[in-house]
Amino acid sequence: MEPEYQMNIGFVARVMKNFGVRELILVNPPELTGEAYKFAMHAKDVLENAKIVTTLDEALKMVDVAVGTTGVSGKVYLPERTPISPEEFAKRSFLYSGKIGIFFGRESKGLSNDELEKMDFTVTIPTSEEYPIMNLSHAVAVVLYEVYKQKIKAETSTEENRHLRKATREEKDILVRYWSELLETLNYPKDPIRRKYYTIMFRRVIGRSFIYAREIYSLYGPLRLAMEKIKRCENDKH
Ligand SMILES: C[S@@+](CC[C@H](N)C(=O)[O-])C[C@H]1O[C@@H](n2cnc3c(N)ncnc32)[C@H](O)[C@@H]1O
Repeated sequence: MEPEYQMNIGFVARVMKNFGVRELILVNPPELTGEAYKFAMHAKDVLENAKIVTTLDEALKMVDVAVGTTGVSGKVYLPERTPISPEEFAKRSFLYSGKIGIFFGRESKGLSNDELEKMDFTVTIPTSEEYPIMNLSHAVAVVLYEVYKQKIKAETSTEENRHLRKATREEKDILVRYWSELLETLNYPKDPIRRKYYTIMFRRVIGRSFIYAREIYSLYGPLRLAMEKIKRCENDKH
């Protein structure tokens, strides 16, 4: 919102790209000069693609959820300045569908109470009481870092879930079938009724275990290989 310094605009673009965020909306900025591009470093594309609007209302229309940020959470009760932490916000951000716009204020006077009133809620980064107000681009970095951390967490947990998925009944049945085929190939035990009994026991053991899919797949291989080797030996004998 009405950024004043080219250096900060450049730094904001840079941290945005660092944390995988690319849509920058500048409300009534100064004309961008080479200095902003210089500080953006490898995030010049973020600046080139920035949408420029003249009023806060125009920017608000472009998002579904508007989050204000302020370093001044107010010593007296001001509803528009009652904040949540960036971490809390980052955790909640995954509950919303639609576009979330995080609004940062002017270097000189931040966002006014009237502007904060238009936001759905406000985020304040906990800082030292001695000097709570951060540099604009530093504040952007902290908020985006928190969102990025939650994003990684969400991605890793789905990745882990994929690997730690419990084996399905069908996957267990395949393992039992391989086991039974191996016993048949070995002709072990010789008595077919006992062979069947061995297979039932194997099914019970697998059924009782909370075996993961990746574990069951690692058991398929040796059983199949053993079966193939025995068959090959039998053929060589003949
Ligand atoms: C330099 S600050 C503005 C300072 C201004 N004097 C004021 O009173 O708000 C520029 C912007 O950085 C963000 N900011 C700075 N410190 C912050 C903090 N502790 N928590 C959240 N945002 C902060 C806000 O968006 C703020 O409008």
